[in-house]
Amino acid sequence: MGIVLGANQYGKAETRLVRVTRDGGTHTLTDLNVSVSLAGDLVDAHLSGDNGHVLPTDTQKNTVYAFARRHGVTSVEAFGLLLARHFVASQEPIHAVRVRLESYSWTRLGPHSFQRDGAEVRTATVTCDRSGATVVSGVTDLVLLNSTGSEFVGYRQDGYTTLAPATDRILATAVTARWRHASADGDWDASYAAVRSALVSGFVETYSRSLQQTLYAMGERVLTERPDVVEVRMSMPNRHHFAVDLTPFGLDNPNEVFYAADRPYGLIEGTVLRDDAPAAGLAWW
Ligand SMILES: O=c1[nH]c(=O)c2[nH]c(=O)[nH]c2[nH]1
Repeated sequence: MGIVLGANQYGKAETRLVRVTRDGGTHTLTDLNVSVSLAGDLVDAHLSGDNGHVLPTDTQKNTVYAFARRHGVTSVEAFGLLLARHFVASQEPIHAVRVRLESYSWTRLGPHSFQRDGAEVRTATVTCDRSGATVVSGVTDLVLLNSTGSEFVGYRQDGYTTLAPATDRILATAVTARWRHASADGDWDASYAAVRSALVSGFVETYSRSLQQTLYAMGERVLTERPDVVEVRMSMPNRHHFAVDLTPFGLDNPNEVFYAADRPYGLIEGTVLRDDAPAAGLAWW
């Protein structure tokens, strides 16, 4: 009985690319997940460990970012063709390439503010005992992004700090917010729409020195605009977007090509409430 190598391919999966195109003050956003697979003369790699025909998956990832800068991203189809043809044309041992692309769509909220489509969920928790009922409304996975208007500088440093100050960064988060109503009577749909809109405009309209400051501004805006709400609790992951260093490929990167990291992430949580808010009772149970 002989043993042979069957079909195989390899590549870098799920390269998370965010491309910001700056047309004056108005930005456009492309948000992609790109997976490259190469197949070809790779028997030696598997049987003897000879990597002579193996273009590193790390290189494939770099190519995705460099091509985004060099050629831009018009459509997933065009960008996929560009990449696939490049690997076939430039890598003699590679005979076939598959590029899978996912594009996440965002709705424009302003010149440089966006909301990710399709993720958000409206929530409610109602409690009741013999003394009455409480209502907490909420939203989860309200994904928001500002492509400028955010910095993070002046932070405390110790011997383990390597973070470089950022004077112009992407600020992105998936908002989970819950807000406690003053009473169990209300026009719930109108209230939800107004609170959601206050959270969004708080995010969009705040020049951000930190996500903490933005969180407070969002909660403050809800309480300023909605007398029916007495307390807002928020949990906001800092969805880090790192500008990719393209200098090894002879390219600059004026804050246009970003690696969208999924973990770890900063998690910023806080409560904003009226100083005369009535006791919460069972509300947060
Ligand atoms: O808005 C931020 N708040 C932080 O506390 C923090 N920490 C960090 O590394 N980046 C950021 N950004």
